[in-house]
Amino acid sequence: MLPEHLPHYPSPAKLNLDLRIIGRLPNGYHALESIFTLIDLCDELSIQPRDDGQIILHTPTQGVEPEHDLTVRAAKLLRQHSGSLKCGADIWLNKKIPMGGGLGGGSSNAATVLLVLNHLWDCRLNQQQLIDLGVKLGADVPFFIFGRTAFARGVGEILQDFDIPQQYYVLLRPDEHVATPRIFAHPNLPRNSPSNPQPTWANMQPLRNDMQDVVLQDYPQVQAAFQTLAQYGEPRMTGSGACLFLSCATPEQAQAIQFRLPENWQTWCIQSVAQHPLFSILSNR
Ligand SMILES: C[C@@](CO)(OP(=O)(O)O)[C@H](O)COP(=O)(O)OP(=O)(O)OC[C@H]1O[C@@H](n2ccc(N)nc2=O)[C@H](O)[C@@H]1O
Ligand SMILES: Nc1ncnc2c1ncn2[C@@H]1O[C@H](COP(=O)(O)OP(=O)(O)O)[C@@H](O)[C@H]1O
Repeated sequence: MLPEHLPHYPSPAKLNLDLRIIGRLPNGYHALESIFTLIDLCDELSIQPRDDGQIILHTPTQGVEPEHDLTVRAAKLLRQHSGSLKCGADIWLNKKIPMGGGLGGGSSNAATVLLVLNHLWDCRLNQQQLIDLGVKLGADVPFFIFGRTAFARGVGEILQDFDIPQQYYVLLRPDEHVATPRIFAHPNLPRNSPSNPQPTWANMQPLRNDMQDVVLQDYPQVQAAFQTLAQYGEPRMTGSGACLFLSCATPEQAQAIQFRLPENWQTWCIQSVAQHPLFSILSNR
């Protein structure tokens, strides 16, 4: 699907290991505090610079108009800051991360495009400048540019390093699409969790997701998947859902649980990844 002669750049998914809503911002958005980690479920992109200013996505994503695709929008946004309208790109995307499941795939694709084209077009924007651009595309984009396990504040753009134990997860995709705006607008959504000024893995226990209860109430398929996973531990939802995950101490334990899950759900055994796999690829070029 991607051209074999070009590099294949990774674009990993994320989990929100914890997500709390601590209030509202002046613009009406919700102020969040969230532990984000990268996982080893990745999309892949090939990106080749062109010198005629055109940005062409050769692999349209099903259900997304090419001009709305976050890969194209990210490239166009960076082009405005490149100082040259000649900057163009051919882009190929191999999607493996389910869309709209709270795994941040589209945001990750945007971040990979920003990081790679910053390099290929020699734009020389630093990490903070890329984060400031990225948040214009979506609240999860800054985390993927930060590229390490993080504690996020604001809408997700204020990031600090955060230590977590290495963990393995069973990830399950319920057969339902949860609309993020609907959950943020839900009358029963809790919006007053206390802020944690000095978060640590120990003082965040028990981990939770403030969006989870309203999703479980309103989406029976997510509730059914949750009950099934709950036979094996304490599942949680990532982001605004619908994907659910269960922490496991070892990969063998994750595989044993995955083996027992009904086949009507798409499931994965995954692990958290300490650093964005793109960083070592770009630093070697
Ligand atoms: C919930 C999170 C957690 O990582 O992830 P996902 O479930 O999308 O992966 C994010 O905060 C998702 O942020 P983002 O991806 O920008 O959300 P969008 O779908 O663009 O937002 C849709 C709508 O939700 C509301 N919204 C969004 C983010 C926020 N912090 N407060 C809000 O009130 C706004 O009304 C916005 O117009
Ligand atoms: N390259 C892309 N990959 C995935 N989704 C995209 C992309 N470009 C635009 N989108 C849109 O962004 C929405 C959110 O996608 P995604 O980031 O995968 O999920 P989530 O926000 O739930 O974590 C999709 O439903 C889709 O309409």
